[in-house]
Amino acid sequence: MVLEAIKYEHGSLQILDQLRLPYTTHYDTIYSSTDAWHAIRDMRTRGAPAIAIVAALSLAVELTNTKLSSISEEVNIFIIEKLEYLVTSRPTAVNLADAAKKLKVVVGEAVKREGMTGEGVREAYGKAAEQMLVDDVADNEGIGKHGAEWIVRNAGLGEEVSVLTHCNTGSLATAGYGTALGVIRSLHANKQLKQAYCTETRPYNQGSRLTAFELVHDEIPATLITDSMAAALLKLKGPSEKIAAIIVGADRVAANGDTANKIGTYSLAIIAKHHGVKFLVAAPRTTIDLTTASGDDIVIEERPGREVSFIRGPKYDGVTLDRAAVETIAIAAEGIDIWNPAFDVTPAALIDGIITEIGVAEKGSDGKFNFEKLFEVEATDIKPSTVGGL
Ligand SMILES: CSC[C@H]1O[C@H](OP(=O)(O)O)[C@H](O)[C@@H]1O
Repeated sequence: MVLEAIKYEHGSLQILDQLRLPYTTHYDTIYSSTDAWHAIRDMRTRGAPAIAIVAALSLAVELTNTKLSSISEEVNIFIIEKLEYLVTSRPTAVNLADAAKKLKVVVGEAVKREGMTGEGVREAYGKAAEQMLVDDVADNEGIGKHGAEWIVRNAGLGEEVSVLTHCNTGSLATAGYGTALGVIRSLHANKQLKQAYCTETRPYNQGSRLTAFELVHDEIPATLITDSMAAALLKLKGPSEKIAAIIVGADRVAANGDTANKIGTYSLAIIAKHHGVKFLVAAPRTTIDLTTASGDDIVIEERPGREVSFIRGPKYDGVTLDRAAVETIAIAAEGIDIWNPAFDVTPAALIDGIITEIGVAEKGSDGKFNFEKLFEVEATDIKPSTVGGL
């Protein structure tokens, strides 16, 4: 079975409800942008690239099932308003805002064409939204290729390495294959992976519920650790396990390389630096936001405290799981105040490379990332896997 977080056909969109994974596979049908907004906010679908794609496709479905004006400008205005609404579902990940901006340009250009009708604008939007699904998988395969090559070449640990990853950045966070988890898939496919370590990623447990699910599904050698074990893992098992890198995804990479990602990423970057292990961010260029100067300018989403103080799962009697009996239990003292930022920001100084679909961006001799060149070329133009000095 191929892991599909997003199932789309013209006029029909289904998302894999990730709050029920790994114990239950259930697809929610998305009929409108409102359905998508709530699915994204609830985190039934999550992951920066997947959020953008589900949002875009939800509007394509809504437009197909809505009686639209024949006047192109009126459809254009309808689309713009819906995209601006969808962007409010989660503020930190830039992919959604980036997709909305690009889709607005597509429909804006369509409206200007001679004799364009409302239906023509809808078709132009739908075609562009559907292309995002295809492009994302191709991007992730490029990320996997370049990331695997870079790690083996730069880690100095020979042809077989281990890596640690955080949160979920696989097929469940994208249209398929994954970003950081895509690098792990490529290492495994190349027979260059000794062991993949994944953190549980409190409080939503994207690691223990989703990444572990993907790694087991793909039969990739993997070990789950709690977030608090990461430093001990590198200290006690780093050399013997040939842990070459910590690879994470990203929700927004600022123009200077500061990176917003799942809470706990910053701690891992500090641990990597202390132990001389490479720290890599894997993200398509759509996650790099040149309009945000630095991490100080990134809005960090704060989520309800109940996501820390309660946990859900199937009932376990000590022998078997009762998947039909999902229970919620409290795991914190009543009345305690809770701080629950969904992301943190890792300074560029702690990042050794940003793995994109066209190559690995590294800091130049000035110690700074320069991403401008990343956007001057297309994937086919770059042959070497390192575009250092960008
Ligand atoms: C493919 S990178 C996905 C990125 O999104 C995750 O956040 P969330 O699960 O809250 O959507 C996490 O930060 C991942 O790195």
